[in-house]
Amino acid sequence: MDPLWLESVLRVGKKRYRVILDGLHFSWTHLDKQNRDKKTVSVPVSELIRVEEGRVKIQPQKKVESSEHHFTVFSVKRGRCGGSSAGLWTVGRTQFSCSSRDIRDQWVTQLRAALMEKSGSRPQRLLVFINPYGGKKRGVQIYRTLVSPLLELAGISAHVVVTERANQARDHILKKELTGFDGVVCVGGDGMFSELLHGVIGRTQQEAGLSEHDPTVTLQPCNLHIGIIPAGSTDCVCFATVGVNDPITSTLHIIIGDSQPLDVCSVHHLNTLVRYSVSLVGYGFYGDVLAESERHRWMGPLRYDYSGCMVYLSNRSYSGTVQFLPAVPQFSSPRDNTRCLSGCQVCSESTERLFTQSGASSHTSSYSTSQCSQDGSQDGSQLDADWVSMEGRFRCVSLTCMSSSCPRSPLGLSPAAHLADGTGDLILVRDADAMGFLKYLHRHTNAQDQFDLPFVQVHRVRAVRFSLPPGEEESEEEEEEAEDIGKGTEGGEGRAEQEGERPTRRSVSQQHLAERGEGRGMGDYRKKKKRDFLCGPCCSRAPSVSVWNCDGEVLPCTDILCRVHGQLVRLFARGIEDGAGTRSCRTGSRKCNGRCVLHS
Ligand SMILES: Nc1ncnc2c1ncn2[C@@H]1O[C@H](COP(=O)(O)OP(=O)(O)OP(=O)(O)O)[C@@H](O)[C@H]1O
Repeated sequence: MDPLWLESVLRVGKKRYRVILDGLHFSWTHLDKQNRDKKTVSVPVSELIRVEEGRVKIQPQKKVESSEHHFTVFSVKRGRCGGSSAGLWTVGRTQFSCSSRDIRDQWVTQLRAALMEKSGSRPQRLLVFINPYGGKKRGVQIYRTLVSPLLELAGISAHVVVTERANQARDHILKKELTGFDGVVCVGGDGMFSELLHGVIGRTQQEAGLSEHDPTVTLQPCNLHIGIIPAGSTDCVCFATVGVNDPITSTLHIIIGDSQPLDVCSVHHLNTLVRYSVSLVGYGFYGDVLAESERHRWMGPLRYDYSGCMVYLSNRSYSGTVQFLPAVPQFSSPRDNTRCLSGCQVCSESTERLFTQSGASSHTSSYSTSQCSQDGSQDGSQLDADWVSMEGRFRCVSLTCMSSSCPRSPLGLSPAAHLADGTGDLILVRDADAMGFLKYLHRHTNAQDQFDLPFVQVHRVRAVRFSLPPGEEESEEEEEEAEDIGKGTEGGEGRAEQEGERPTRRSVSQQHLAERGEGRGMGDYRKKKKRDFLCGPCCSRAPSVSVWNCDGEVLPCTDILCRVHGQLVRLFARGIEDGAGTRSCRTGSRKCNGRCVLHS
């Protein structure tokens, strides 16, 4: 028999339960007067949080009522599948009453032993960065009232840094001692997550002696996990990896040490790393909306709707050449109607493939001809894979490494994209009439297939290059204007940081490059820096060049090379659970897979 096996009849309140601990689950089944089984509650051992002697309460304050016959179990409790709380996790607290102290002690010892077995995969010490200005400026309050008490309950210690400037979290991770930390956590939005992402990847490559700028290098996967406590105005990465934006749910994923690998796209310009992205690298519509929204920050979150309308009305399309390296079609396709859910088979099968050969060499051959091998591994030294080239006018060119689902678009930009299969989905929306493009945009908000339109193409890819057509350059007038702006901007930016003001997304991106001493490509950016993207629907002279939106940052260059790095980082998450959305889940349902805590 399993050494952790234990079975007794105990009481919860006045009712009798058959309580069983086996190697994998702790469950209790209500017994009726004839000892027949009624309702069962089953908690995976991996989702137990704490076991205490006596009757314990933690809310509103911790209160322990010592009793020789009682013990209290804290565990993850899921919201009902299909209900309004689907996908949300809370802390379940159950007080068991035993017939003797011996039995109580036996239960406490066995449950704690079961918890100890899981402790190796759980964090003990975390480094937490709180952006006090993110979203509704409630980061500090969210941490103090919702996150910290749960970490304390789980016995996790945290070193907390409330940031005083942009990029402080990134710099801290890049430069300070991190020994003893099992993970870094941000309390903020996608911008804060991006800081942690750049810090963790940069630090790992520094330690491995690899150059992040060289697009041919196979980057070292990062061991330090990243946790996201959503507290921003955009929390897309959290939503796409957890399924909900809820600080308690995210904290519980951290506590139980969930681990979700994530593909990351590196964006390069002239052999210089510009940024990393996990969700959207978008040119045309999405770039214009971001650039426009930056000019209207004073509107708050409303600026995105306003800018979206204005950019749509301006009816723009842009010329360019898109080249891409297709992924292996046998493994998956962006139109195979699958969803990347928790425990995704495509992603787990990719793990072996991605890392089989990548360890052998940290360099690929020339990226101009080859990047990744055709079998999907990340080492591309064996084969000159073929780039596919497409030219024309595009409403938008988007590359996403995940579905990029969010509350407004529950299935996301590319519903069948995977979090960790080493590929991205390239979506090309050709020039279409205004009604057609509106139909495309609207389909993101419902279950209709946005790719089933004649002017839309989607490709599963490993790398993408974009270049402007020859001669498609900005006018001298714009360049002169840009140089003035370039001079003025640098001073302005410095001031914003010194005074602790919140810099715009653009300034953070420019600073990121500048701090790395990468002058190349900056000219481009300055040219575009303050161009008015929109002067109204009746605009007489539309710009011929758009900008790239990279996870909410305007990029400082137009010609770029993007490479997808499979499973480069790990998050404290597990992907979206099946049934967490709209589907209802009943006892014994195969969809449920025994993961629901409350079987009815
Ligand atoms: N103390 C600080 N002062 C100013 N800026 C900061 C500070 N801490 C972090 N930042 C920057 O603020 C930016 C936005 O932060 P975050 O993503 O947490 O909030 P958000 O509300 O989602 O952002 P946005 O309104 O831009 O969508 C980040 O890019 C980060 O670099």
